[in-house]
Amino acid sequence: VHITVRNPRQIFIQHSNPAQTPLRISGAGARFVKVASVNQPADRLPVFGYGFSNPPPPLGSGEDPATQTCGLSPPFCTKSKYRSIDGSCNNLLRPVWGMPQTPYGRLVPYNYGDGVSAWPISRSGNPLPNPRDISLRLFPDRQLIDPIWNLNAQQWGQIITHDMSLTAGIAQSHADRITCCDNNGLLALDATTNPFCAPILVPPNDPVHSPQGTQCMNFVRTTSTRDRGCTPPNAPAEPLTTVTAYMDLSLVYGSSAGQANPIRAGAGGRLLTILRKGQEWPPQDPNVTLTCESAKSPNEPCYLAGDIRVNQNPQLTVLQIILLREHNRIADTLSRLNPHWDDETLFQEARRIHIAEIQHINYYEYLPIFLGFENMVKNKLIYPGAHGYVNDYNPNVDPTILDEHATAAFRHFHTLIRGYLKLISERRELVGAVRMSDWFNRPLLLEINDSFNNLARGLTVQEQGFSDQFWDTEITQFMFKRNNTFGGDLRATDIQRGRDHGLGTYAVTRAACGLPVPKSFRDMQDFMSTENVKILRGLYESFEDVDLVVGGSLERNVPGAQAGPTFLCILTEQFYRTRVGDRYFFENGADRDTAFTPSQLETIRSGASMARLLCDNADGINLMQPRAFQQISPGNQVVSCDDLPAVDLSLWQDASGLFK
Ligand code: HEM
Ligand SMILES: [Ca+2]
Repeated sequence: VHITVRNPRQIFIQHSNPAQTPLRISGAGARFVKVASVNQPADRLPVFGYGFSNPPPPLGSGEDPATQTCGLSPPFCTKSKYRSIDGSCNNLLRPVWGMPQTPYGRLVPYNYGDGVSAWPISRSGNPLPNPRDISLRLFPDRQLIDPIWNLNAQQWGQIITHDMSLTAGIAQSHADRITCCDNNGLLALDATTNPFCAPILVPPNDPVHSPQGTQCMNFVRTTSTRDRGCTPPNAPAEPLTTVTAYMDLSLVYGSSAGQANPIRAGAGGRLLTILRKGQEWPPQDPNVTLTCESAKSPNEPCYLAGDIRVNQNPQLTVLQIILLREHNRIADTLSRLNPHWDDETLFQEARRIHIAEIQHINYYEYLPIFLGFENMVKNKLIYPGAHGYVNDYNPNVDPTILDEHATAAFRHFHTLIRGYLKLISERRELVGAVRMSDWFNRPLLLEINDSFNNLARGLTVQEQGFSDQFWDTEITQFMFKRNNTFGGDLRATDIQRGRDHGLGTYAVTRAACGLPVPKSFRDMQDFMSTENVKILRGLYESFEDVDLVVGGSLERNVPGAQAGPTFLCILTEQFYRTRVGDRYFFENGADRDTAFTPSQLETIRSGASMARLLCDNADGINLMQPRAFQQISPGNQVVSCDDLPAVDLSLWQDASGLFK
């Protein structure tokens, strides 16, 4: 089949057998065409009846969409043992796959109100319900806690997220059209002209929701291919992600040379650190006014790392520092084993081992908690008990982060957040607690007394929130509040962001997942509680208008997993692609030049763990429970760190001259 695109728009083509019927796409808009098919690949068995394959466009000349991306020139690839910093050339045939500054992937077509960039509207043409209103009614605060998993499980999820995607936001100065609040949460002048900033009236005597009687919401719109000037007038604006899609610790190393170079020490393969009170901390961010609250007192620490979100909340920063120190720990060990290696070799070898450890922890320790062990095995996301390589790399699988994943499904786990963070001593006693909203973008906390170690232990002792519709007010009333009484609402932001990205509705996305599609509000009771359906009915004009972000988060959890069927479908699909679409995935041994040796792979499998990571990189932690995403319990007691398995780095000693 040869399709010539004359009027470039996003075209979705479903065809029965992509393997036998090659598609050729050319013409002016070819590079904006994505090809989607809902075929079930032969080697993946559906669990919930879904399974997507996006057969990539054919490779070819300059018109080949796979080698082009809006505003970026296609890189020239040389085969390397090491990943590039920006993810380019991971896929040698489609070198831009997974790179920063490229559009998110999609499972379903854009759902913009005007077809190209405006926020969606209801089927009858009215504005959709106000996101803040939806948040207040459907996602209130009930402190229900998880009986098994600890806050570290929640917090590690944010680390994984920051490795995978980052929505580019338009500078505040360009966002006036959609800014409706001043810094005190009061309605600003332009609010009346913008239906999306409509105030929400809450009972005047309801001090929690609003002391002023009204609430409004600031919202910064996402940057898209349109803002870059490369989307034709009648093609949908594609939101951009700005970090590498691959699970490659871009949050530690950066997603571009410009980010990576300033954080390298330039010797010993190390990343830059600053020594204070005998401990290593990240370097200071020269742009402190942009990234930290400490802008007002510039002498406070404000860290620079591979990801600009590093300072966002204390526990995120704790884990970023753990990861920074782990890199240097590996580099130091390698340098002792191989004194003849130069800075670059030490850096790249340490980075490669570090990424492998984290991929192992993510897939074998973290993801089964949320995606379900059985689900992951059946869908070939993990191979428990495997010895030797798992050669499942597939160059036709696109690792690009799906918008449905980043803007809806994975954000569901904001529900796990706890507003007060416990400080825990080495004897596992409570020695204090901090309120999250006092410490957004203010990493100073970590360097006060023994807070770093106390917070790190707190992660492993405190329970995470239950995966449900209840959200902590620290993030729905007080997010980034600075010196103000009230702050932002993360749930309302998630909902508004879904519309900003033109996500397909809840019902349409269910259909794409091959799940039963509701034909009425009443039908939705099959997947969520009657009370929730009743509230949805009061908010939305039609069941067909319900946002994916909202409907997905209200579904009952699939047994063994911590999300409902729609989000589980999206998460499973994403993490399948993230694994199978990564030529450097740590278990892949198909290519001798990039593979670990069999014994190196075995030591990563047996030695890399969340517990070990904390033990090795927090100097105050000498005791840890073996399963560090799980609360301490009779079957998971703290033990001496020395008794926990470790990665044997001596297997990287260069006795054979293999390493150059
Ligand atoms: C500890 C607290 C956390 C805070 C304060 C927080 C806050 C935020 C904020 C402010 C955004 C950007 C919202 C926007 O403007 O669109 C965001 C995005 C996001 N968050 Fe969180 N978050 C936290 C934890 C988590 C966790 C635990 C997960 C998942 C396990 C998660 C997943 C995501 C995802 C997927 C995005 C979108 C990333 C992208 O831009 O592509 N977050 N979060
Ligand atoms: Ca990445």
